[in-house]
Amino acid sequence: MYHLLKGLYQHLTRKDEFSVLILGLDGAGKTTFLEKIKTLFSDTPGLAPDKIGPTVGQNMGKITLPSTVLQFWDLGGQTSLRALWPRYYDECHAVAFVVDATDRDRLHEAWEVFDSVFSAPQILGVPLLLLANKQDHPESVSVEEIRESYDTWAAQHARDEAQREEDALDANERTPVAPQTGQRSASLEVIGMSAIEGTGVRAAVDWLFLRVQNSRRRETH
Ligand SMILES: Nc1nc2c(ncn2[C@@H]2O[C@H](COP(=O)(O)OP(=O)(O)OP(=O)(O)O)[C@@H](O)[C@H]2O)c(=O)[nH]1
Ligand SMILES: [Mg+2]
Repeated sequence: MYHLLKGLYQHLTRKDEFSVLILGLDGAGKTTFLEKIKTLFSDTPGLAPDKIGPTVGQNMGKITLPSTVLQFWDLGGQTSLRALWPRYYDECHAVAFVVDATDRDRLHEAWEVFDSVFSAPQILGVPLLLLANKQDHPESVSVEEIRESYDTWAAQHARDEAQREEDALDANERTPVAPQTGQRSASLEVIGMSAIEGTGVRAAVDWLFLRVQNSRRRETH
């Protein structure tokens, strides 16, 4: 009887666990975001922004929400460390991609890296959230401008890809190209955030929480 009740209790109180990857260029604010999540959603406050240095490797943070545990993986964004990201793709249920909205000069680099995540086969069907960070800064680009910048980049990228395909194919063998980037970018969610001040952080976690529940990868649990 005890085992039966214990089993029933465990079943009723069971929490699904989901992994969320936090990606983005170095200096985008990924670790600051993770530490703010810890402060807002757990009993142990995260590190203060002035105690955070560049990430060489990974940071992890776990938060408990109704019937769900979200496990966040914050990976180093420096060029040499990005090659490690795909090792995490198979296990993740959602991706939060952080962009430094104050750094206009690096937006194209951010889109190139974002696109490489976007088009990884393991990420297909995984909820992807774009976070326009550092909105507290007077120089920051607005959410609308970030979206526009990405859409412009993605459209150009799709045209370049189509042109490359056309150049490579013999005229008789041409098939229409359907660039994945363009298709997915139409439904891309962008949230403005200040990881330092905390604005937008709850909205980001709420979005991820809702989306992982419906994620295709849920079935693999
Ligand atoms: N103004 C402002 N600065 C921020 C914000 N978030 C992060 N920063 C600053 O941006 C710098 C980089 O932040 P990190 O969180 O270390 O960036 P990261 O993406 O983890 O960088 P890597 O670990 O190198 O990949 C730090 O000086 C932060 O204080 C924000 O919301 N607003
Ligand atoms: Mg970091």
